[in-house]
Amino acid sequence: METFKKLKQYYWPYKRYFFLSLFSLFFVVLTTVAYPIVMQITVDDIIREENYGLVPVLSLVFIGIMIVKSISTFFHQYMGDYFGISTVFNLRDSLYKKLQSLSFHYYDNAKTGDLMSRLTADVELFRFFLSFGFSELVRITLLVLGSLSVMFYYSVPLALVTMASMPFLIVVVRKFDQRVHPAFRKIRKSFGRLNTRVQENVSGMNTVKSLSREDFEIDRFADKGDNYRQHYLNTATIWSKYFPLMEFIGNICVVSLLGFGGYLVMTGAIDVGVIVAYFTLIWYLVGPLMNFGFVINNFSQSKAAGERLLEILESEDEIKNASEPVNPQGVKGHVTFNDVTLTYVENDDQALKNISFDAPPGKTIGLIGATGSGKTSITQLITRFYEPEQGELLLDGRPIEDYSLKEMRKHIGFVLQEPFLFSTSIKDNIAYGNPEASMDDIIDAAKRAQAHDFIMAMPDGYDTLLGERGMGLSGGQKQRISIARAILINPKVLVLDDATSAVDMETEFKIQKALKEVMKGRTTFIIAHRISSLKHSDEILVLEDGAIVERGLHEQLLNNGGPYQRIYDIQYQDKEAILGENKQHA
Ligand SMILES: Nc1ncnc2c1ncn2[C@@H]1O[C@H](COP(=O)(O)OP(=O)(O)OP(=O)(O)O)[C@@H](O)[C@H]1O
Repeated sequence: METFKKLKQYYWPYKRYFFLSLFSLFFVVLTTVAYPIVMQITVDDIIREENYGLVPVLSLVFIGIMIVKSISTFFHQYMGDYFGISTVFNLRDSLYKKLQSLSFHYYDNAKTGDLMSRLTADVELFRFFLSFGFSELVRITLLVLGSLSVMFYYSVPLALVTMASMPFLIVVVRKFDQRVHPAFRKIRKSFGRLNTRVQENVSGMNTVKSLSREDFEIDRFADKGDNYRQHYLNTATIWSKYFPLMEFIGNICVVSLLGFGGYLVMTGAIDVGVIVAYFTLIWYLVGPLMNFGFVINNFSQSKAAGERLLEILESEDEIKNASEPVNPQGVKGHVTFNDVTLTYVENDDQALKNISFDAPPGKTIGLIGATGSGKTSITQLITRFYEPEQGELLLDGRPIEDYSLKEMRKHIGFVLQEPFLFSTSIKDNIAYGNPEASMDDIIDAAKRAQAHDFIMAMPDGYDTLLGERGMGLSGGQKQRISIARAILINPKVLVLDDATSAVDMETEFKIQKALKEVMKGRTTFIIAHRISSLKHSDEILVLEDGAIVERGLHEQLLNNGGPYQRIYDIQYQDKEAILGENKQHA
């Protein structure tokens, strides 16, 4: 119940619809139970008494009851669904908002598939219980109580005898539930695995095809498909075994009714119409009992789903806005690190150790070092994607925590090695960080990013729709779109993450030209593996295991006898070797 209490703020605003639905349900049950009573009156007071003059009256009463039943069923269903759907709309919105505010730390540990299933399947399970499960529980209770009251009212002995086999039914239903729930859980798990296979296959289609693993993938999928089929068949077996058994027990009740009821009619203890009414009333008990397990299961599932949703909603936003955030408008982009240390995972090794540097506005800082040396970590601290463990990080001389998080991030642009493009038009992708930009601004940014020509060569120009993750564009083209995106937000600080590592010479030349354009007047951090990409920097920081081991200008570092010179020598020797080979071929 704790879970439902915690989620109250999402469904309580719609309580009116819930109570209206329950109110209508009361009439649904009342008219349902009235049906066998009408049958009894028809048999005993009209047919047996040959009171045929009452037929039109009773018919009208019956029609009246059915009209009330139809109207109340409509309201019961509509209001119930309205309640569930509105709650879930509210809930999904809050979950999505929460996901936007959660820190990178959260996403480091989260799994995409799991988050997706929480936002879809778990939310749906919760809705199903609110819309249907709870009122079904109430309906079952009311119907059983109502039917039992009518049965006992007609004849206590007949009610007792007819229900003598009900305990068996309860035992069978319990057994059925115990077997069918684990079987259902297995089906859902198996379906999850099947989905993961499809998702991974589609996402990794490049790898599959390039390594010619199609047959292997087909076999793997067939395996998962077969597993799913097997679980479904097992469940079908359980259903097919238990349902006839449940119906059989229901029919034993009918046999008892006919035997003992017939005897009571013969002795004159009851009228024959009572037996007719009992015929329907019995199934009003058997049906709900068979359903009861399903509803209880739905309740426990929705409780579990609610818990999974609460896990997201109650996660701490580790990186918070200052209580009185400063608007960074007018910042010049002066970045300072004072003795900064970063640890990603508690008790793990430090990813950054005592990092200090000063990047005055408009200057360029080059970051170089082996993989895992901490280059990206430095840039992720500038945007406050993570918080340092110790030390001070200043933007224009002020701690970055003082600034409004959202506004501050607008002043920092990223050009990543693998830029993420959305499956919308090229125009929208360029304007993603600045949706108010005019078409002229977009075209201007694209021209400066050397992207205008290839965009215009596309069939729909700037309106060309991109596939998922920018499918249909080459790596170099994606990068230039991302450079145009950065130009358009006009940031004061720019991070270029190995922007030219995976392109050919001609594209590199174009990208370098575009980068020069975007770097003008901005403090720039260049992360690179190749010395050629950062040798013009105003300061180069050489990183090793999270610490700065060397710093200075290219020319100074070249003759320092340190790691920078080693990197240079290796890259230079490679170049020499290639040039030498080329000469030989010539
Ligand atoms: N989100 C994270 N959670 C835990 N550890 C991390 C995380 N990101 C990076 N690390 C660790 O921090 C260290 C520095 O990583 P970082 O990505 O900054 O290196 P890098 O120099 O940018 O490497 P590369 O050149 O391969 O991009 C590595 O040991 C890495 O495993």
